[in-house]
Amino acid sequence: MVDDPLMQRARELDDKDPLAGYRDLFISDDADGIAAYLDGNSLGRPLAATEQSLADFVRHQWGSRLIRGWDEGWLELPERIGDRLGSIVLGAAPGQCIVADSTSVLLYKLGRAAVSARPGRTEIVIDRDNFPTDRFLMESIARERGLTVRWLEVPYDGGASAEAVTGVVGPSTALVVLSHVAYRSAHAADVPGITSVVHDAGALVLWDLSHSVGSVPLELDAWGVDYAAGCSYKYLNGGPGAPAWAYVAARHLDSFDQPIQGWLGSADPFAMGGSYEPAPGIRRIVSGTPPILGMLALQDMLDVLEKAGIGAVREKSVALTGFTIEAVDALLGPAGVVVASPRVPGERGGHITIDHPKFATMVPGLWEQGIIPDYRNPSGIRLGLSPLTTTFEETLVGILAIADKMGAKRAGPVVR
Ligand SMILES: Cc1ncc(COP(=O)(O)O)c(C=O)c1O
Ligand SMILES: Nc1c(O)cccc1C(=O)C[C@H](N)C(=O)O
Repeated sequence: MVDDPLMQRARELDDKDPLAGYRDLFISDDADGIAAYLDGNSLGRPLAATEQSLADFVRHQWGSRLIRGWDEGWLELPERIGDRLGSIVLGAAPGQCIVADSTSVLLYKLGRAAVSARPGRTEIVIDRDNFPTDRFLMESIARERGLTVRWLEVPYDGGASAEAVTGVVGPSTALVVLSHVAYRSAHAADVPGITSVVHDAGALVLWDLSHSVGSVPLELDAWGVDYAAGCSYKYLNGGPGAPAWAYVAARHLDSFDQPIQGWLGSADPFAMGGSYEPAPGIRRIVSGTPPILGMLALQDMLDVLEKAGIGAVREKSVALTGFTIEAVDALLGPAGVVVASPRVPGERGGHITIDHPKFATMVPGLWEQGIIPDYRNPSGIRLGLSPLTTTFEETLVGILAIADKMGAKRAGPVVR
C-alpha cells in the first residue's frame, strides 16, 4: 500500500526516468539483502557485461595469446582507453589522457611535474577540506622540493570559489590543487573560472575529478585545465582498485618532468637501454606494466556512457539530488538534520551529504538493514546517487530508514 505522497512521487519519477532501462545492465541482486545502495560514489555497481568480458579475456586473450598479447594491443590499451575517456566524458582531444596507476600515484606524478614546470615559485595551494590523499601527497611533494603548502579555507557545506582562490594565489604560487566535486559536501567548483584565476597568477592547476567523472559533464580542453586525475571505480564502474586516469594538456607534455621514471614510459622500453629517455606524448606518464585486467570493466562502462550520453546522465543526477534534498527536508528536517551540500543544482555534484551529531553511530545499523550510504567525519551521512543505477524509490527507502532511526515525526502518512 502506498499512500505517502513522497513515495508516490518517487515511483512516478522512476516511471518517467528515460534512463531507467540502464539499471538492468548492472548486477543488482536483491537476494544480497540490499534495500538501498547509496554508495555508488565510493564503489559503483558492476555491469553484467563485465562478468563476460573478464571471463573472455582470461580464456581468449591471457589464456591463449599469453605473452604475445602485449604486442597485440595490451601495451597500447592505456592510451586507447584514455582517448575514449577523453572523448566520452572528459572533453579532451586525443593524446592527452591515459589510464594508469592509482589516483594517489597519479596525483603525485602530476603534482611533482607541475612544480618542476614553475621553478623559483615556492608554494602549493590546496584546500583544507580536500580529500586526504590529495593533501598528504602535496605535503610530501612540498617536503621533497623545499616548498610550502598554503591552505585555502573552505566552508564545510561548500568548497573552493574563484573569489577565495584569487585571495590566496600570487607570484609565489607554483600549483593549485583542488577537487572539482568535493568528496564530502559535493560542492562543484567553477573549474574554468578558477583555472583562469590560477593562470592569471602565472601558476598551474591540478584538478582531482574523482567525484565528477562519469557524472558531471567535463570540458577539460575548453576550460584550459593543465592537469587532472581521477579514479574509475565510482561513476565509471571500473571495480575495486581499478586503475586511475590522468589528463595532461598537450602544451605540457613535451616538458613533463616524470618523477617515477619507469621503463614502460620510456621511448624504447625493449631496447633495454642504458639511460631514461621519455616516450613522446602522453605515454611518458606511464611508469610500469599497465594493469590490463583492471581496465576491462572501465572499457565496458565507457560503451554504456557513450550510449546514454553524459548530458542525460547529469539530468538524472540533478533530479535525484533535488528529490533527495526535498525528501530530507520533509522527513529529517524536523529532527534537526541539515543538508550539507549546495541547494543550487549547478553548484553540486552527484551526492548529497546530510548532517546530524547522531549520524556518528548510525551507519553500521543501516548497513545491517541493507541500507548502504557511507559516513564521513565529523557527522555526515553521504547519500551517493549513481544516475544509471540508483532509483528515486530506493533513495527514499534509504531516507525513510534514517528517519525511523532518528524517531523523526512529520505531518501526514509515511507508508512503505
Ligand atoms: C577525491 C578523491 N581523490 C582520491 C581518492 C583516492 O584515490 P586512490 O584510488 O588512490 O585511493 C578518492 C577516493 O578514494 C577520492 O575521493
Ligand atoms: N577507495 C576506497 C577504498 O579503497 C575503500 C573505501 C572507500 C574508498 C573510496 O573510494 C572513498 C571515497 N573516495 C570517498 O570519497 O570517501
